[in-house]
Amino acid sequence: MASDKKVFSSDEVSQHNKRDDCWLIISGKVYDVTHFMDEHPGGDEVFLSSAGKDATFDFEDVGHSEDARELMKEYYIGEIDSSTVPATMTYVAPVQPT
Ligand code: HEM
Repeated sequence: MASDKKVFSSDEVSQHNKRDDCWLIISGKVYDVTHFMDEHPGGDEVFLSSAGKDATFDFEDVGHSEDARELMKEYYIGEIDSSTVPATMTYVAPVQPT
């Protein structure tokens, strides 16, 4: 159902952070990896520690193969609404006293 794209808020994704209900965000896309947990060559722990969160950095850091990138399409469930992602990583320089 490619035309029927779902958009999830960051809050909604963060609720799916359990072994039997595990979603991840990778490059703005949401994946339900609940049923891939036991098969992931990188183990289930990495999924659980990134569950409900943005795992883009960790996913890229591992240098996943083309096969892995093909495989992840099976677990794609929708897009993340970027306006709901907290900008916690944005560094804001402190205002200097004049
Ligand atoms: C839907 C998302 C994902 C899929 C389909 C996936 C799939 C795979 C596959 C097929 C491999 C075997 C090596 C390769 O082909 O590159 C692999 C390895 C690995 N993955 Fe993932 N992965 C996903 C997400 C993640 C995330 C989010 C993390 C980290 C938080 C992670 C950590 C690892 C690690 C550490 C390995 C290396 C295992 C080793 O070589 O000992 N993966 N993954």
